[in-house]
Amino acid sequence: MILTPEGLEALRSQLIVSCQAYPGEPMRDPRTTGQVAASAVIGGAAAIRVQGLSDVQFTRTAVEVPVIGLWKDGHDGVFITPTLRHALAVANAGAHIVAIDGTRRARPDGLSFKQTVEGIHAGSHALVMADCGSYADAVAAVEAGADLIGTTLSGYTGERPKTDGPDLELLAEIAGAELGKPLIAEGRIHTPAHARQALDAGAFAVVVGTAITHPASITGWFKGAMHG
Ligand SMILES: CC(=O)N[C@H](C=O)[C@@H](O)[C@H](O)[C@H](O)COP(=O)(O)O
Repeated sequence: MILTPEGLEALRSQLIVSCQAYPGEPMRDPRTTGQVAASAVIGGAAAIRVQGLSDVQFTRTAVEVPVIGLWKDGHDGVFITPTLRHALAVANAGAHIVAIDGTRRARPDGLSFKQTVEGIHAGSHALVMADCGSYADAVAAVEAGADLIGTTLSGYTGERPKTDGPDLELLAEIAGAELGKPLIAEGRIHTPAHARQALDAGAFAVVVGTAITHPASITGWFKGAMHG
């Protein structure tokens, strides 16, 4: 199945679940990721977001919904699918949508964001989701040809405060500008009420990760509430 920009319409107002385990964690196993993803789909997820080439491959066989793939390399600066090489590998692993760093920062391979998007479009059938950290990122990403805009990096690049829940102010600002591409709310959406608020702020769809698929964090939230 090739996902076209028109095909994205199926994701309108829908929930997308991000299934990620971090290096060294017990659930960091592509088979586990696929199982968690399939469970999320049973619960109503309309698409899945996963990290790493093996996780993309396994998840493609585990679910029939669109898969957003990324490749995290490092954890500072530009690390979400940082180069065209990473992006094409994610597309070749089977991702319908490749999520890449969508900030205005310099990329490790020296390509501009626009060149990266063009390279992905030329070298694969994948759509490109720009993981942005600010309004200026979103405007630049749309101008450069991104197919979807995410607020993934809000609070992580220094341009926006790290809000407790989702950055609703940024969502409303981007939505209000009517940039013409689907706006995906992502980052610190921790409750069903947050997801609803993100839609109300103008998001096209909502990605939830930690609050659904990261048991260690969720356990810590409960423990924190019980013991201050
Ligand atoms: C900043 C960064 O590295 N974000 C990553 C991007 O893929 C993931 O670690 C997040 O879990 C994902 O964005 C979903 O967000 P949340 O887990 O807050 O619902």
